[in-house]
Amino acid sequence: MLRCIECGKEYGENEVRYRCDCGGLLEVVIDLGKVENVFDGRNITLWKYESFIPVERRVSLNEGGTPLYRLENLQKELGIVELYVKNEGANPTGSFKDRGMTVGVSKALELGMDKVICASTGNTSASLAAYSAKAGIKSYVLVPSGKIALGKLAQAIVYGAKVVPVKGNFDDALRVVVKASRELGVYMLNSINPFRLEGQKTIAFEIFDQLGFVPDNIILPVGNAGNISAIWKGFKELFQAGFIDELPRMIGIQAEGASPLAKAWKEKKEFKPEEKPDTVATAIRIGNPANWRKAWLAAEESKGFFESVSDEEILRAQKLLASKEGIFVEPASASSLAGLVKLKELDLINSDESYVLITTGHGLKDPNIIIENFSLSEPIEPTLSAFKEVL
Ligand SMILES: Cc1ncc(COP(=O)(O)O)c(C=O)c1O
Ligand SMILES: N[C@@H](CCOP(=O)(O)O)C(=O)O
Repeated sequence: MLRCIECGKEYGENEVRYRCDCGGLLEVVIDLGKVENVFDGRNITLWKYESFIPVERRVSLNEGGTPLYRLENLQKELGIVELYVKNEGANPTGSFKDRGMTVGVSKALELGMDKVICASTGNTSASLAAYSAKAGIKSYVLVPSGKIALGKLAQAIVYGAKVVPVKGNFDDALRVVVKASRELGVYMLNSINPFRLEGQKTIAFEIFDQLGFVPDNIILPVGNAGNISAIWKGFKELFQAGFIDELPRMIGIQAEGASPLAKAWKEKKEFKPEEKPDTVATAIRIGNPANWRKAWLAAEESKGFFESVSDEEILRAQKLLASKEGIFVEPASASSLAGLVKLKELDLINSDESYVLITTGHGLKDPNIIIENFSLSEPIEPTLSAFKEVL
């Protein structure tokens, strides 16, 4: 069953619908009497948690089962007792979106849809294109012209999506996609589709399964605000099913130039979209997060909060994670570490608690950002003596 988070109105799961008649976001209600306690720390993949996932079909590229690393070096450097990264860049197309798409595209097939669509800053399009290819259906992706990392564009193209650049930002593209899905009968797979979040909530299941306990804090980047909502839903389901007896604090990090949630939260004001979002972290260059209400509730219910970080802080954190821990993530992903560093400097966190950072996308998707800020030395003669000179 689908239920509106605002008015509680219910709809059938086999109705193609993304919002309630009242305009509220919908969520899938899981029968928690039927879920299985499979949390034994072994053989972790997304579909291990199938009893929590509301689809029968399965279009899969073996998503999930991503590594959870203890950041031994950064723990020492930052003075934090227990610090981990859940590296979602290890998914088949290099981002957490694959969790949403394995479920979303499976649902599309169940509903008999043969065309799917999304607006995207890059990762959603790459993932939708790959899963549609696997399912044998047509995908259409609308991307902000000139503002998508090259690796992601290449992915969408090679998997066979119809890629349409839009003169505008992600929010403009999403507006077109919402209308197109309604008027052209194409299934929309952005994260306002509640089935997307059913896949993404498995990040919570894996963290619990891998650690064997619930961490005190989850820190993650926030763009369209689906992932923070999904992970919080996952933890709540574990709690309501009686598998855990504690819940983490959800801390959402936005880029300063695209931070409507962090602004509203910190200034204690009404949420207001950012008209001209801008940041080096193109994946989260989003001014009007479609899931902002779910994300707000996640922060409120979990006693978490939102913070923002500058582009400089993001790029510094990207380098720090790569050079100290050997983990290369794209800029948007690095905002979780940038957020932790900032909160630590501001003395706003408890260093004795446990922290899991979610890194959402692989660094190789956006290599330009690194290359542009680095100059290679002149080539040397192919001799040992020339090499010794540059050492
Ligand atoms: C790499 C990356 N990180 C973070 C985000 C933000 O996730 P969400 O839109 O679910 O808030 C996105 C997409 O928006 C992304 O592509
Ligand atoms: N970063 C996203 C933006 C769209 O988010 P979605 O979760 O609503 O699809 C992207 O990769 O396009």
